[in-house]
Order: sequence, then C-alpha cells, then structure tokens
Amino acid sequence: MTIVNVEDLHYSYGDIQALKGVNFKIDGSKMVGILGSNGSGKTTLLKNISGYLKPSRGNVFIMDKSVHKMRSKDRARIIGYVPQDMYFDFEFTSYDVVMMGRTPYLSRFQRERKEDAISVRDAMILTNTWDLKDRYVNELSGGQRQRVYIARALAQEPEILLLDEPISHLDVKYQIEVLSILKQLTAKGMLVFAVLHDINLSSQFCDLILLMKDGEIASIGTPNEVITAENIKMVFSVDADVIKNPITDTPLIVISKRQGDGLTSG
Ligand SMILES: Nc1ncnc2c1ncn2[C@@H]1O[C@H](COP(=O)(O)OP(=O)(O)OP(=O)(O)O)[C@@H](O)[C@H]1O
Repeated sequence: MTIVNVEDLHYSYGDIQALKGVNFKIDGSKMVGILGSNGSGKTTLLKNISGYLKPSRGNVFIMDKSVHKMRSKDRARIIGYVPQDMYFDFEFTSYDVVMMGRTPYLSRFQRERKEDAISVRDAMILTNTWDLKDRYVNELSGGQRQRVYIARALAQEPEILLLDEPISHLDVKYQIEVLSILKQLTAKGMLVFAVLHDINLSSQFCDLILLMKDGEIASIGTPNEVITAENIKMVFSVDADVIKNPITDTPLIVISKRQGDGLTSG
C-alpha cells in the first residue's frame, strides 16, 4: 500500500513559489532523506506532508486519504512532526513536553494514564533524555532540546515520522545515535522522512534520497542512484568526487578540488 502519495504539489508564500509541482509515492517502512540546497523547499515539503500547510495546488494523500480532510486528532495519531525548533512561553519541563505527544490519545481534560507515562518514559529512554526530564526545556542546549522534541514525537507513536534537520545541533555521537534510532524505527514499521544536510550520513543511513532544487525534485532513488557527482554539481554547484565507502559500501562524497573563491548567491 502506498503510504504517502504527493501529487502535483505546489505551494506559494505570497509571490514566492516554494514548491513547483512535486510528485512521488512512498510505500512501506523506509528511511527517506530529504536533501537539497538552502531554500529549495525541503521544510515547505515536510509541512505540506504533515498537513500544517495546505497546498496551493495538488494534494498529499496519507494512506489514500487527503491529509487535509483528516481530523487533526486522527492525523496526529498517524503523523509525528519534529520542527527545527519550538519555543515555549511557559516553563515546561522536558517531561511535560514529551507528555504533550500523548495529547491525541487523551480526551479533553482527561488525566494522563499509566500507558501514557510508560510511552513517555520509553521515548525518553530511547532518545537518552530521561535524565533531563525535570529540566526546563527552554534552558536546555540546542542538542538536548532536539532530542526531547524527537522523544515527544515518538511518544505520539506515529506511523509516519517527519523530522526537520533532526541532527543539526547534535555532536557526532548523537548524530549517529539519532540516525540509528530512526533506522531501528523503520525496522519496526515506521516510515521516516528527515531533512538532512550531511550527504555522507544520509547516504549511509537512508533507504531513499529525495534531492530537491528550486522547489522541484531533482532526483529520487537509492543513495547509489542519487548521490552522484553530476547531481551534487547540479544541486549544490560543488565539484565533488563520489567514491564507495569501503566499510558501508555506500556512496561517499569527497570534496577534493578547490572550490570558488567566495560565497555565491543561491
Ligand atoms: N514563511 C515564509 N514566508 C515567505 N517565504 C518563505 C517562508 N518560508 C519559506 N519561504 C521561502 O520559500 C522557499 C523555500 O523555503 P524552505 O524553508 O522550504 O527551504 P529549505 O529547503 O527548507 O531551506 P533551508 O535548507 O535553508 O532550511 C525559500 O525561498 C524561502 O525563502
């Protein structure tokens, strides 16, 4: 069964056309990396899949249902969304924030049940955030907060998990740890989309790569199909050599040539 079906998706912010006709179908549980240059539409795509933004044209179907026609509570049981950052006006502890992930399972004014506490604890242990449970989330480091947000989405127990740059604030140990956790979740049946900037880690951990340029999909396929010197040049304007990682057998990009002399607009 096709789980996510994106059809002719267009999205504009006023005059800015951020998505210009995106089409793809994904079935089964996989780890999908969304890569592309700055401003190419990755976050906008994720927000349209999550139902947070409504397409200007085209549609997003989740398990054959238009994501916008789903009740928000039903949507939240299926889709977990981890934005780049969130700001909380009030002093919420990490535990409170992760417990917010259980909202779709509780009726109004219903107190948390034992199963909610178990789900929160499991998500926090998995993301290595249990020892942060009593700390105010606004006082955590960027990397600690990022892991708490992932725990919140996991407590939601979604079938599809969307993450916007989930490893951008993490040190290398946690980058590997978070990507490994996401990979384990796909083995348990979850479909994961993650916007990533690290091409080599994406190549190592993702089953599929969706490469974006100027609001369109420049290439979609396995890392072997997508991570090529031609595609890297086309999307990032960078000369790279692509070799095989001798340990993982996945494509590995090496920037060996001297690039341009300064920043170019893009
Ligand atoms: N709220 C907004 N209002 C107006 N334009 C926006 C808004 N958000 C994004 N855009 C524009 O839409 C385009 C796509 O932005 P988007 O954030 O989806 O790109 P991205 O690929 O995620 O970029 P990055 O890698 O820099 O995070 C860009 O031209 C951006 O300037």
